[in-house]
Amino acid sequence: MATRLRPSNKRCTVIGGSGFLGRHLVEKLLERGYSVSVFDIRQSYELPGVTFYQGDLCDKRTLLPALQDVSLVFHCASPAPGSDNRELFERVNILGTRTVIEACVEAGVQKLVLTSSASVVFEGTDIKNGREDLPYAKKPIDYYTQTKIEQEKLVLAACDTEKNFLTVAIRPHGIFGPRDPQLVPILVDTARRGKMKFIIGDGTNLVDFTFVENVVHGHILAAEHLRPSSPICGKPYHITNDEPVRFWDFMSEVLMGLGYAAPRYHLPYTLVYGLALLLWLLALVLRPLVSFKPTFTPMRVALAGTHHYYSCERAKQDMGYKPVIGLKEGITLTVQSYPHLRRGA
Ligand SMILES: NC(=O)C1=CN([C@@H]2O[C@H](COP(=O)(O)OP(=O)(O)OC[C@H]3O[C@@H](n4cnc5c(N)ncnc54)[C@H](OP(=O)(O)O)[C@@H]3O)[C@@H](O)[C@H]2O)C=CC1
Ligand SMILES: CC(C)=CCC[C@@H](C)[C@H]1CC[C@H]2C3=C(CC[C@]12C)[C@@]1(C)CCC(=O)C[C@@H]1CC3
Repeated sequence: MATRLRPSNKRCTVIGGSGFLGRHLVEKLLERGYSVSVFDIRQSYELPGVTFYQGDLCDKRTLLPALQDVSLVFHCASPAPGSDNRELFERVNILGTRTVIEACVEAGVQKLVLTSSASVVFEGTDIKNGREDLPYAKKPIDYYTQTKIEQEKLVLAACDTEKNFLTVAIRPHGIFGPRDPQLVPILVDTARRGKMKFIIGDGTNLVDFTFVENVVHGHILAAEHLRPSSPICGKPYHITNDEPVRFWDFMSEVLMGLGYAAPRYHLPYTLVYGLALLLWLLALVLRPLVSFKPTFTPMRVALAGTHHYYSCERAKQDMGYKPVIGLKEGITLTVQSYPHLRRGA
């Protein structure tokens, strides 16, 4: 019988390691001397020292080989939030996360760090300095959020100090940075189509945007603090830049950094939200005949027009979290990393 290697506490697997956050996490883990495996539905890059396993996390048989002799697993895979595919979200985020937990336990993994989201408590109305004890959203704004709630509950409930299987959930908000496939590309696409002229509401709503390296830092701190006696076991933690900013100031800075004009004209929030709701209903009714994806979905309008920022006091206290890159520097690094999205490029 083959002898099983004793998992070293510096051997880890990143599920979703080909994605935006996952790849940044992999790079930092390597820098910190971890040996890293990636499990993802696609392989988007190659890096010396990283072993890739390709497969669907819902399939335990393909997942298990990626977890052998590993003591720590990061789970940051999810379908893109922009999708409207309820079945996909339920399959990957709920059933798939159950499979991840079972596979971890079966493979003898000791620590599981989940990338959750601060949006699990967001219902489309203001949140100011929200703490982790806010209740989960009763009416989540979309299937993504609905299934992220279930996913977080599953992972936290699986924490079992007696069995030495420890879990923690990191709740980032508005991740941005080099190689992000969402925020800057959506913003630039909207600007190039001439639709970034308007500010929804009075433009004073404060939001958290979190530079990707801070999110990575929060994940690694959580992994390194996860011990049977630690207060972080089975708990969620907000990880942000801890510098709430006006949503429209942030958008304007990124746009102007890339050579586009900042939005100037104000539109009333309720009017835009109402129109977005109508468009969404229309798209739903017409779906069997024509398929169109409105830019202004109710979810996006709510994100752009309300306050949603969170306290990271708990992360500071329990694991000594402090952002490593400030917002201004994060924006500069991000803008510099998108030369191909500059105006006229
Ligand atoms: N970006 C943000 O602002 C925020 C993100 N989060 C969370 O952070 C995590 C990472 O997000 P981000 O890096 O932006 O997302 P990405 O889409 O860039 O990365 C997710 C990765 O998971 C892969 N994946 C999807 N489904 C499966 C599957 N069934 N099996 C294996 N791999 C799969 C994706 O592949 P493919 O691309 O082919 O689908 C992708 O490579 C997610 O859990 C997200 O919910 C939380 C808060 C904010
Ligand atoms: C803080 C947070 C949760 C950010 C998440 C990222 C995305 C949800 C945003 C990235 C670009 C944003 C954007 C809009 C809404 C929210 C985003 C998609 C608009 C569609 C809002 C309405 C507009 O006037 C255009 C905006 C383009 C960019």
